[in-house]
Amino acid sequence: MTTIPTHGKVAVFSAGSWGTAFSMVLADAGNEVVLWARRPEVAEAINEQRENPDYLPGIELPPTVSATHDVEKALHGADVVVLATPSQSLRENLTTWAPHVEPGAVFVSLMKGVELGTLDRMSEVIGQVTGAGPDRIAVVSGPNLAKEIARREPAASVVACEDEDVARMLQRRCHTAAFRPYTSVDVLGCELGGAYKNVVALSVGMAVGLGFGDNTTASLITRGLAETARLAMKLGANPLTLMGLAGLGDLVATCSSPLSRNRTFGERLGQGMSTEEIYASTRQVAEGAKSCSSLLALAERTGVDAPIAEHVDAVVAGRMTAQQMMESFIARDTKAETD
Ligand SMILES: NC(=O)c1ccc[n+]([C@@H]2O[C@H](COP(=O)([O-])OP(=O)(O)OC[C@H]3O[C@@H](n4cnc5c(N)ncnc54)[C@H](O)[C@@H]3O)[C@@H](O)[C@H]2O)c1
Ligand SMILES: O=P(O)(O)OC[C@H](O)CO
Repeated sequence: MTTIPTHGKVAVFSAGSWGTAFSMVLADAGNEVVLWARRPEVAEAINEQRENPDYLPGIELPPTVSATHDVEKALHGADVVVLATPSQSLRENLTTWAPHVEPGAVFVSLMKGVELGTLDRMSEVIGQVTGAGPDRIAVVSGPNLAKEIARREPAASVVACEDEDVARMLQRRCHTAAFRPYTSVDVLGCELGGAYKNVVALSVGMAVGLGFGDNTTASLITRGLAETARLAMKLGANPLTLMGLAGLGDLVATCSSPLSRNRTFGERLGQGMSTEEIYASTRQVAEGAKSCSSLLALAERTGVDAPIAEHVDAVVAGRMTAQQMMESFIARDTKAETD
């Protein structure tokens, strides 16, 4: 069995919004945190100004968070390696980082996407690249908008690992006065809940961008949860995971919050901007814009109906407008709610 002490050094890759905010959680919980930044100037700014001016300006970082651009330095002595890059770049990045990871270290994925092409979840990518078994791969997922977590607003989350003892140890490593993690052994359910809510948030954002109100958004959220559960359960997830923090909880937070990059991306599509125009206007990742395609392919491969992923993918790819998407949803063949 993998053993992790209650405190220690954690390496976090990388210094975007969530990597930085989760570093604060880890530091508040008593860990020494080294945050790896892709750009040396971001590492320098974090060490000198005690804040991440690019992603979390105005938020003071705890003294036990330091930053580096040096991969070996970040990983040296770290028994927990937290991964928070955009999902589509994880495989390439981790391939170069993996040789420097301490033997037996546990990987924690904070990412909410599914890889294009392979249709692999992030835990699967980690296992393939590093050779780590399921007892060394965990995910943290829940209603955790980075800015609110960084402001230490109270929130809960799920720490999932197939090895429950490891989930419990990681739970202790990130439990703070403001952040309450629950354990789970349903890694697949948490990951699919986290990735799918981004696609649903895109559809909700489109509705908002078109000027529609709460009936429309509530309908999309509810049918989005049904669609997520249909796929996740067919692939073996526990239905209760989808009703929990990593399912319904995250869906509600992301679809309701103007802080959500996915909802905002959808809103801009609803206002008539193209995907290319939106990409050109922001540096931050909206995972659903890529994962709509991989989740749709996963649903097709699994034989599950996924109308929201299908329509969102069509709008993101420019094959349909947001208005046409809404009309098409309503015009679809009628059926029983529980089908
Ligand atoms: N921001 C949130 O509130 C939040 C909360 C929970 C989960 N997540 C998930 O965490 C993951 C990271 O999101 P984020 O919000 O930190 O994104 P972000 O856009 O704020 O930051 C992304 C980070 O990855 C780096 N990066 C970008 N392209 C890269 C590449 N090709 N190779 C290596 N590094 C690269 C950037 O420099 C940056 O440090 C996503 O999967 C997201 O869904 C985000
Ligand atoms: O800003 P988003 O849309 O990537 O959502 C952030 C988190 O996943 C919310 O839990």
